[in-house]
Amino acid sequence: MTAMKTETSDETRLREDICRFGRSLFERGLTPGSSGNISVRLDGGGWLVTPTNASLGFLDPAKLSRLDDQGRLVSGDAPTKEVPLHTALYDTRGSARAIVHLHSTHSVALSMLPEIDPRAALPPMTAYYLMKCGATALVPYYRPGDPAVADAIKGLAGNYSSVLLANHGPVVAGDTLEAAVFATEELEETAKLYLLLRGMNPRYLSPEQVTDLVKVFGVTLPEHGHGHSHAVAGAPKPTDAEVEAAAHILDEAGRHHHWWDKSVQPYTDPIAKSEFEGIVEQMLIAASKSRPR
Ligand SMILES: O=C(CO)COP(=O)(O)O
Repeated sequence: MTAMKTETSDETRLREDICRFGRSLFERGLTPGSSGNISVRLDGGGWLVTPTNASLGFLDPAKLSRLDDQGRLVSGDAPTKEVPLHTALYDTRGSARAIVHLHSTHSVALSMLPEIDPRAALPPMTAYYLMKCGATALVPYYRPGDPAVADAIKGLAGNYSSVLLANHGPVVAGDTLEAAVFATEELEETAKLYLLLRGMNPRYLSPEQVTDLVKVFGVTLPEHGHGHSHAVAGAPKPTDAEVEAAAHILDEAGRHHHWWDKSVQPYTDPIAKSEFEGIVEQMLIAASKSRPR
């Protein structure tokens, strides 16, 4: 067997896996019509991705889009319009080998709720949610295929493998295609649980139970995930009023100097506000940490 042959059979298997998982997701109603897309990185460089306007239920292995390292189409049908979204997640999550994006109902519904914390879109409801997804970030709305979503993904600095696109759907990265699919399913089921229990004052996992899962299963949580915002050792957390006052200054200065373009949501938008304040909070914690004691 030559190395060349092994690569080819890997690619054949991955093509079949994409179609098999796609059909399974579609048949269970997890992404309707021609929504959703899947990509997998190839060991020999480049990646495979589902074509644009294709139903995940009826993919043809031979027609999947084969892209090179630079994202140029090498063979197959024209790729999904969400290539910039997938690229941004691969670029920021070095270990990611596969990405799944769906328009799954409960996750989409969750993304529109006003109380959602953009740095932990779901509370720690179940062990499997934590083990498969860690924490989920929410990014503001961008129209499908808008390359500007890449900046929002890059702003998460690779800290999240699962991300909700507001009014759109989940996008989840995994070390394997199977891992990315399973995590996306776990996210969808947890969003469903959240909606079922909304307003019922359910008991979530306690910080001790979360810590236990982190220890036993090696779950990685971003600094702010699930009440772990105190994880910045030795630095007092600024108050909400301090964060808001500082955020106002930065927002005004940024707009005055045109640091961000006009399409950036105003600071007062609920999602953008929380995201913006998260950054400002980090700045204040960093400033406080560097103060001589
Ligand atoms: O899910 C989708 C857009 O977000 C589907 O787009 P594509 O048909 O281009 O893959």
